Amino acid sequence: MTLLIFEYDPLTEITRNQVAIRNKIRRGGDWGHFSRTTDDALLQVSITMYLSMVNIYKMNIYKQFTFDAAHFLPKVPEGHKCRAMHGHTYHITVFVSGPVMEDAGWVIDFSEIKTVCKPVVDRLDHTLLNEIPGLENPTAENVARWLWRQFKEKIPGLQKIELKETPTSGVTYEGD
Ligand SMILES: Nc1nc2c(c(=O)[nH]1)N=C([C@H](O)[C@H](O)COP(=O)(O)OP(=O)(O)OP(=O)(O)O)CN2
Repeated sequence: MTLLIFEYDPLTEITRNQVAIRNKIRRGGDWGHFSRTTDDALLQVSITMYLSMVNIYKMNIYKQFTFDAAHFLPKVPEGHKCRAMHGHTYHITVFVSGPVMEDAGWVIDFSEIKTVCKPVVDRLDHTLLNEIPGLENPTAENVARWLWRQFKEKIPGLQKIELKETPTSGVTYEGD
């Protein structure tokens, strides 16, 4: 039952219905092609009640990691500052999305995320990233994709990775 519900994605559907209903109310009159609005509203109410009864609202949780590494960008033009080797303290945020399991009261144990991610992050810590297979051109984008590929199979519900190279520069990635 739960699986069916998430294939249908009722939360998205509810939002869509709410927007349609709100737009309709704003416009006033002419219900025209919103002849199904009453059905939609009833559907919305019943899905909301069902979800609150079985407590399976989706939530997004996250776990953060940091590592320090050196890198240089071999493909930038001569004279670009990032052609020279330099270092960053990288900040990674791993987002996981899913229903809150009724018994446990959580989406997934934070420590399960850590069990998967920490060894991968440790492989990068205090290295020259360019020497890691797959990271020969370690832009933030390529590091984020590399991390995604390490985590994807092992973290059900992996939703997004954020990787910050500096306090002002970073990337978010939601998979291929
Ligand atoms: N799209 C990308 N652009 C740049 C990358 C990257 O990975 N992807 N990387 C760099 C450099 O590694 C650089 O160290 C970080 O860039 P930048 O934001 O310019 O760093 P600053 O410390 O100079 O930032 P300020 O906060 O603006 O001082 C370059 N570009």
